[in-house]
Amino acid sequence: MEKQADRQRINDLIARIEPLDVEAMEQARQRQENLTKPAGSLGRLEKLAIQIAGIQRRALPGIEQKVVIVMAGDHGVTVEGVSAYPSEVTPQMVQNFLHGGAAINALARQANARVVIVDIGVASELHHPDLVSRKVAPGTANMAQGAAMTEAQMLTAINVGIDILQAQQGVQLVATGDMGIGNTTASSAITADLLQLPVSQVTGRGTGLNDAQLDHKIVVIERALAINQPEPQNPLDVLMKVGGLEIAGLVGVILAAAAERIAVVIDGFISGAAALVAARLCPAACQYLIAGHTSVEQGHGHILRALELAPLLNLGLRLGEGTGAVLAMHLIEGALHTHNEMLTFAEAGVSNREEEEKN
Ligand SMILES: Cc1cc2ncn([C@H]3O[C@H](COP(=O)(O)O)[C@@H](O)[C@H]3O)c2cc1C
Ligand SMILES: O=C(O)c1cccnc1
Repeated sequence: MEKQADRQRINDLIARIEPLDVEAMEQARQRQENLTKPAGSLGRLEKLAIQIAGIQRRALPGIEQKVVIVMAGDHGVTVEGVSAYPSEVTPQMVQNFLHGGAAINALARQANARVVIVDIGVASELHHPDLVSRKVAPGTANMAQGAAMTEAQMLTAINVGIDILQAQQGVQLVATGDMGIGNTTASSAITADLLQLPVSQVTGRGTGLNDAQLDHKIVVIERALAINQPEPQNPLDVLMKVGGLEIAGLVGVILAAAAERIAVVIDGFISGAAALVAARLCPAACQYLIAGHTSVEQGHGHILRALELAPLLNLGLRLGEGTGAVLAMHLIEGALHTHNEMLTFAEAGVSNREEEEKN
């Protein structure tokens, strides 16, 4: 019964996701043409301003508050030896986030973004006043032996993501972040199945596997796909069988943000896998996405191409936590500052380009 209610809530949310507002985008485009710069000279920044105008349904969009939502969960598949680090690192890094000592804390402080840490599926008990405790299960099951999640767990985890996004009042830009040892394995499995690509093409070294360990990781993922047979046409089946609790949570965050007309800047491979699932559930949700960066993980490039998203940064990052997304927030804000604050040719008394002869 609860399962049906969870499924219904996701369906209702998806039904609310609308395409971007073309009128606001046209007004923003015209404004860009009249600002004191050669036409088109702000490149991607112009496109970002126009996209966010369409998201916010206004010619002069704004970002007052930003948040990075870091979903943390453990992965049963780590017993197969698919990560260079032990699973204990997941709760240890959650504590580190809560003490403000991780890369995401430093970058979020610089970007003036709030950090929200969610325990959606860490295997051990965690308590902290600032931790959002929404544990769906103490980690996933080992996908190399059967489904990572039950259908109920997967649906609940998506709904947790929806709850967390909807609890963020007054936010106009959301970054997605992840923490979960083993989650590049889940992300590769999702990507291989949904994009129907060989596992070897979408699998990388994660936290730093050597050649032999990478080969083993590929074999484990191939076994997980062979045992579970996730249906490529059914994104929720794929998510349930070879996904992760934090990935499901991020699917909920992305869908809920699109429904609330909030721009989402996605991070690396794990966020990308969540975006791919969300886009397969609701293609219109893609219009609300901005790709913060391109990860070293080779599967990420395949996702970005499939979603037709051009990454803002290429810094050789392979960390997750939302780091690349929060770094990209500076550029997104730059796009809105120029769009909103520059004067037009008429306002500044600057001569515009000569009109071309009409023939
Ligand atoms: C200290 C530390 C901090 C991290 N912060 C993010 N990740 C990243 O690495 C993990 C994914 O890689 P794999 O699939 O190889 O385990 C995830 O936890 C991800 O968030 C970290 C990993 C470590 C070790
Ligand atoms: O792309 C990412 O987000 C990533 C890559 C490697 C390890 N953790 C995260």
